[in-house]
Amino acid sequence: MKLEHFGYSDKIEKLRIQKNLTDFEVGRIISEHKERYIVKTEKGELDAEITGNLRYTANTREDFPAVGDWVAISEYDDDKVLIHSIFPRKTIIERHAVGKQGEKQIIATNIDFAFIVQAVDRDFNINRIERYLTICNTSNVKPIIILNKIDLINDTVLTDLMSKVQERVKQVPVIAISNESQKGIERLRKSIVKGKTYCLLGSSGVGKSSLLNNLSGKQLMKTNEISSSTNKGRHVTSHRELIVLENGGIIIDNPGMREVGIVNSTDGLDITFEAIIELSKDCKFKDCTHTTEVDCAVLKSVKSGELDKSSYENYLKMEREKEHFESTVAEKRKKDKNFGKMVKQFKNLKKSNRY
Ligand SMILES: Nc1nc2c(ncn2[C@@H]2O[C@H](COP(=O)(O)OP(=O)(O)OP(=O)(O)O)[C@@H](O)[C@H]2O)c(=O)[nH]1
Ligand SMILES: [Zn+2]
Repeated sequence: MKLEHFGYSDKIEKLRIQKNLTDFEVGRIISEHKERYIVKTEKGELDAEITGNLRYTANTREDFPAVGDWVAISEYDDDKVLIHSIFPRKTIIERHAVGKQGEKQIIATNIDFAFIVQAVDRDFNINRIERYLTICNTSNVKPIIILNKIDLINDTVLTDLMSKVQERVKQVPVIAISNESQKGIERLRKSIVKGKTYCLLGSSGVGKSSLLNNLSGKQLMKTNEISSSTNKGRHVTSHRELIVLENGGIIIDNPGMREVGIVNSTDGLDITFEAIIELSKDCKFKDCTHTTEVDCAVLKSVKSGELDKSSYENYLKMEREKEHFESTVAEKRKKDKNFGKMVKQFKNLKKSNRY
């Protein structure tokens, strides 16, 4: 398989030349587990580790390779390679690191499009769509909304749901599908662009795995099935988190992808809730929080029914979450800075032989 088949492009080749990486071979990270990587190259899928230098110069977790990354590699043994450097990333999807206040964790990189999957039955919730949209807008990933399980509802209900979504979410394509009846699947398949990388976002049970199996024509193992089988000590090498479809599209599906949910950027919110941002220009106070202020254009618009009330409430909720996240990040930076100072002082002491 050629590099192009799993997403390589002229732009990435230019980066390779710019960064003086032409002496190395190129691969794409397709799986990561505790700093053991699998890299897809033209020769096949190879086990990989990072060089000591890359580890030594890494300041944060973001400096380590992630699924989706293009990397400069060299072979050191049969089927084993060393990762020397990571190519600059086009897009990054990240989230709050679990159990680590204020730290981010990269879920996947270099994703072009995200399928925001929602089932039309119990899961249907436009607030949640807006949440995933904000993640896409934060990461510069283009969103496509997928309404799944349409076999469970009739056409009138579907038309109603579609218009509800489009009323609140403008300029994002919406595709209705069913993995059961196969309705809409062909249309979705045709919309997938060769050489572009996709990911699946959505709650548990909406049908992401079913869709992936459907699109790939294969029964791929579920990530949770894999972790339970490795627990039993079975050797699992067949699982890949980056899948190349027959029509040339590439899909990243890894365990972390399924836990993405926290909003952490102003830009992302501003794009998702563009209408609110536009209105806020007419608020009396520049720092209006649109909650209790007089002459607040946003509140006025909610009152008149022009602005959807649930969309407004969803915006406030995510805004609060974002603020909380930012304050924990700021706190952490302060702590790190203090720690850095301490290390420096210690090193100086050592140098002057006083330690
Ligand atoms: N009726 C109907 N059921 C579906 C459809 N697609 C998936 N399902 C069912 O919904 C359930 C959940 O589907 P999965 O594909 O496992 O959902 P998932 O999003 O991968 O879930 P997680 O792995 O927990 O993230 C399964 O029982 C599927 O058979 C559909 O189009 N119609
Ligand atoms: Zn206001």
